[in-house]
Amino acid sequence: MGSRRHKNKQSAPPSLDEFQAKQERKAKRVEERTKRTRPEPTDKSSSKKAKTTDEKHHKHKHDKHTGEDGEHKHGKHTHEHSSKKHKKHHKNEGEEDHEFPADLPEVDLEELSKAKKSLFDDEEEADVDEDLQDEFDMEQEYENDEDDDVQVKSMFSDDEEFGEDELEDLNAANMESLSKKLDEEEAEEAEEAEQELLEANQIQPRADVLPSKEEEEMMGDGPQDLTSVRTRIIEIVKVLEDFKTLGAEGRSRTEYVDRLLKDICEYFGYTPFLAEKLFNLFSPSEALEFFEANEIARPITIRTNTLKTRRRDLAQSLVNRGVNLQPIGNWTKVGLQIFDSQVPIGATPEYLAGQYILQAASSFLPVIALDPHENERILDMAAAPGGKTTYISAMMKNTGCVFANDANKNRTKSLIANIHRLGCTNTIVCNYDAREFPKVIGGFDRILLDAPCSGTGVIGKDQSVKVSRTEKDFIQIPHLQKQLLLSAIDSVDCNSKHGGVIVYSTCSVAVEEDEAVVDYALRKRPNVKLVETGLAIGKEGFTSFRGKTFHPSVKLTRRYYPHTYNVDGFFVAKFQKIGPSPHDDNQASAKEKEALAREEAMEEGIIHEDFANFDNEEDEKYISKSKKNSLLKKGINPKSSTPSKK
Ligand SMILES: C[S@@+](CC[C@H](N)C(=O)[O-])C[C@H]1O[C@@H](n2cnc3c(N)ncnc32)[C@H](O)[C@@H]1O
Repeated sequence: MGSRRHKNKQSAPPSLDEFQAKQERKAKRVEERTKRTRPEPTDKSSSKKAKTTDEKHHKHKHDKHTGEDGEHKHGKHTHEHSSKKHKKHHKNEGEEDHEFPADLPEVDLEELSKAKKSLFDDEEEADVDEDLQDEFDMEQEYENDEDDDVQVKSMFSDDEEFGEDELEDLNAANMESLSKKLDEEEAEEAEEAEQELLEANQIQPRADVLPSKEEEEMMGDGPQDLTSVRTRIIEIVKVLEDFKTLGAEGRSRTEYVDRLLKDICEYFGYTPFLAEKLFNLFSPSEALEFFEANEIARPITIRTNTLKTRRRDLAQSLVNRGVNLQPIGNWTKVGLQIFDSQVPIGATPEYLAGQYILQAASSFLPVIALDPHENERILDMAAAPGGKTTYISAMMKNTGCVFANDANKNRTKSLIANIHRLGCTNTIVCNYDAREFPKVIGGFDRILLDAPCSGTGVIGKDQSVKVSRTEKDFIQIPHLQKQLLLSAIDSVDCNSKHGGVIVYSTCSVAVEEDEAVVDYALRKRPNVKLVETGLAIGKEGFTSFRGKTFHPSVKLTRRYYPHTYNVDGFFVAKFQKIGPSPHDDNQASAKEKEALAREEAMEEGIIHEDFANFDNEEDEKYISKSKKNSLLKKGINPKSSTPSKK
């Protein structure tokens, strides 16, 4: 999808640890720069001077952006353009630091993953887990001249119990070339930082970055020059970060925000609705980092299946096949990040033997929070295609029982396939609308609800989210999520010896699907409380958001963003059931629950009469297609309605 995925040799993306260390170093530099270069409130003469220097800077940027042939790249599809832009002006890492005024937010996430060549050709991709296959089209230039065996031994200790320092050492020892590369990058960065400081001392920000009325009118006529759009985005962000000092006289903050949102839509390809929704989650500069991070797929990661092998042994086998890898970070003992591979990662003998699963790093998090124990009875309410189910099963060492449920029968096929391949023998697959629980069965020790969601956390892997999500989705999806979460709570045994735990997760960053759902459950079920997730990484959940206040304990939930942890956007909440409730015996069916929830939501004004009304005409198309298919399957010719001859 998009030119980001074009094959393009680039250097290796950093691991989470390297990424975070780098982010910290940069944050420090920015802080120092801000201290040194914060401009005095602009008087007329200074703003004029600022304009002149900034124009110079613009020219510098312009020249770079136009590329060697000096041509602008015009066009409608912004994603493609942004990708082109990435390739053009990032010949080496950190180059963009010179591109923007020095005290701008540092948007350098592309240096993380860079554009990569597919590890899989199209056919091979078909074999990869259904919901993960998009992720694995990368290539990194990563040299390893060390002996493979030595390298793996140095990476993995016998018992895999890494201390923080040890892991750092191990990572450093991983590949000599990587550390050499990082040293070089660091030196380069230091040089850039110097350069930035020099520039920061020369370049004063320009206050009047908004287009005039005439310019606005002209802009409406056709596609814009994306280089200028990008420049303006950065300048507006800069103004918004220090509006008092940098806002032009007579211009309101709203005018800047409105223009910025339009530019974000133009440049990154979001609908205005979604751009605003996502923008509101962050400060302007962080929002820009988030949008930038969504232009890049996250690194390829795999999870060792400890039912079949140890991470060290798996790593050794893969290295022997020409795979460059290293541990993901010190928060997981089973994850490996793949930098480069001479073989398709989704079709190695180790893969086929079930020694690992291709799984996004963020997907490990809810299972770690769930903390399954041996011999427990656990329900994975929305399980397909089974990345988390199989992890739960492995953590339980194939003891106890995991109920892997999914409402979509078709998706249970990939769930079953993964369960078989990974050798999970303690698992039962079922196909219910999860709102049927606990009517189907209750009294679980732990429940994972990895809820269906809008996918705003995984835009890097599914760019269609940028344009497909509407306001209605952020009403309908939470409506279902709330019912599912109440069913999960009602299906857990509060007297479970070690458990009584419910973990709720989504791959969405929208507050409506995350904190608001959790807060709703806390209000409806006073017999649960939020507890620490036990996760080593993650940002606190919001306790208030745009006028809405949530229970203070909601800050125990954890948020993940692509720009902060280089993982998919994700949300994790962990509940402890502290007492029984009448709901535990809830024998209501999914339909009855839906009717009740609908009534309640209508009373509260959340939904209206037209909520989830189906378009009969459109439905008709699908119904008749499905009837035809069913007749064909039975050997009946749908046209003649008579059995066809075999
Ligand atoms: C985010 S995916 C789950 C991913 C899975 N946990 C994994 O790690 O591989 C959400 C799943 O919820 C399922 N789903 C949607 N509505 C459901 C419902 N009412 N009851 C149960 N499952 C549902 C979808 O079919 C989809 O497979």
